[in-house]
Amino acid sequence: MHVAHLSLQDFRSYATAEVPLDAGVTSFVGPNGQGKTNLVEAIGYVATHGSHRAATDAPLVRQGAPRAIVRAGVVRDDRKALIELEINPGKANRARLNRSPVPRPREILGVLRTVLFAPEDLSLVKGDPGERRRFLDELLTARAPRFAGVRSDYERVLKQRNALLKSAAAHRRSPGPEVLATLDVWDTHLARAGSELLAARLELVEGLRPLVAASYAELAPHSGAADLLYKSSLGAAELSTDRARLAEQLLGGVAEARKQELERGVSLVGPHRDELVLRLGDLPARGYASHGESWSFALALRLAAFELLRADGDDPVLILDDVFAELDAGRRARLAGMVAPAEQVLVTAAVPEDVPKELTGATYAVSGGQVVPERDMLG
Ligand SMILES: Nc1ncnc2c1ncn2[C@@H]1O[C@H](COP(=O)(O)OP(=O)(O)OP(=O)(O)O)[C@@H](O)[C@H]1O
Repeated sequence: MHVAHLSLQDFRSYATAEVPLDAGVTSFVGPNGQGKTNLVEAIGYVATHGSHRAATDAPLVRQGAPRAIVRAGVVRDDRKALIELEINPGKANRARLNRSPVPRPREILGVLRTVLFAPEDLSLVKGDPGERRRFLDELLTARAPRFAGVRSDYERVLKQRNALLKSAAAHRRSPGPEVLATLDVWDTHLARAGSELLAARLELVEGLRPLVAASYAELAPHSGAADLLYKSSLGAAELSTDRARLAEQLLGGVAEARKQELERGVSLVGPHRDELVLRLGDLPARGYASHGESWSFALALRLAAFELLRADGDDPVLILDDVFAELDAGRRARLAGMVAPAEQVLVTAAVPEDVPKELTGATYAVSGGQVVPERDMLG
C-alpha cells in the first residue's frame, strides 16, 4: 500500500499543507526544526492513532488551534481509500472513511499500515520494559486491529483491580469477605483478558525471532547474534499459546501473589509486568550493547515488524525519520539496500547527503512551513 496524498490542517507547525505522494522513495529534506518529522508523524498517526514522540494528542494540535485534521489518501491494490481524522485533545477524536463518519476511530485501524523508525526507537533497546511491551502490542494491533479492543479491555481490568488493591492496602487490615469476593471476580477478568494478550504476544515473538536475527545479521554482520526472549511475570512456568491453559496459569499466579498484592496495593502478575528481553550473543542488549549495536537492534526490530506485516499480504508504508545520519557508511548502505524494494519509503533528513544514493526518488524541500517538490525549486 502507499499514501497518495497527505493533507494537514492545524497539525503541529502546519496551518495547512497539501502533499501529493507516490509509491517508491520520497525524501523530505530541510534544516532542523522545519517540520519534516511533523509530516511523517501525521502519516504514522493516521495508521496507529498515536504519535511516536508524544504520549498525548495535545502537542499535535497547532498552538492556539482548537483541533487538528489529518487526511490521507491511501492506495491498496489499486483501490483508493480516504481516511480523515479530527484530533480533539481532551475530547473524543472523530474519523471518517471515504467521507462517511465511523462510530469509533479505532474501527478504521488497519486501513493504513505503517512501520516507523525514528531516533526515539533507541529506547526500544535502552528503555524500560514498557517500551518493548508497547512495541509488541502495537504490532499486534497493526496486524489485527481487534487487538486495540483486547488491549483496552486489559487496561480497564487492570485499572479497576489496582484501585481495589490500593484501597485494600490503604486500610492496613485484612480485607473482608466482600473485598476478597470482588477481587476474585477481577482475577477472573484479568486472567481472561490477560491470557488473550499473552497468547498473542508469545506467538508474535516466535514469529519475530528469526526475522530479527536475520535483519540484525544483515545490518551488523560483525556483531553477535540477536535474539528475543519473552519473560513472563509467571516466572519459570512453561508457557504455551493455549489460551485456556494460560488463563489457568494466570489465575494460579494471582492467587499465589495475592498476599503480596494486598500489601503493596498493585497487580503484580500479568502481561503488564512481562518483559521482552533482547539478547546479543550471550548478553542482554540492555545495559551491554554499544550505541551502534543498540541502533542496529532497534532497526532490526522495526525491519522484522515490516517483514511480518508484509508477509500478511501487503507492504506497510515504511517511514525512516532521521535515521541515516546516525549510521556509519556500511550500515547506511545495507539499510538502504534492505528497504529500497518496499512499495513506499518515506525518509526525512537534514541534508541531501544523509539520504543514501540507493534510495533515489522524489524529494521535497521542507522549510519555513513550506513543502516544495525539488523540481519546482530547481525550475
Ligand atoms: N503544536 C505545535 N504548534 C506549533 N508548532 C509546533 C507544534 N509542535 C511542534 N511545533 C514546531 O514544529 C517544529 C518541529 O518540527 P519537526 O520536528 O517536524 O522538525 P524537523 O524538520 O523534523 O527537525 P529536525 O531535523 O531537527 O528533526 C518546531 O519548530 C516546533 O516548535
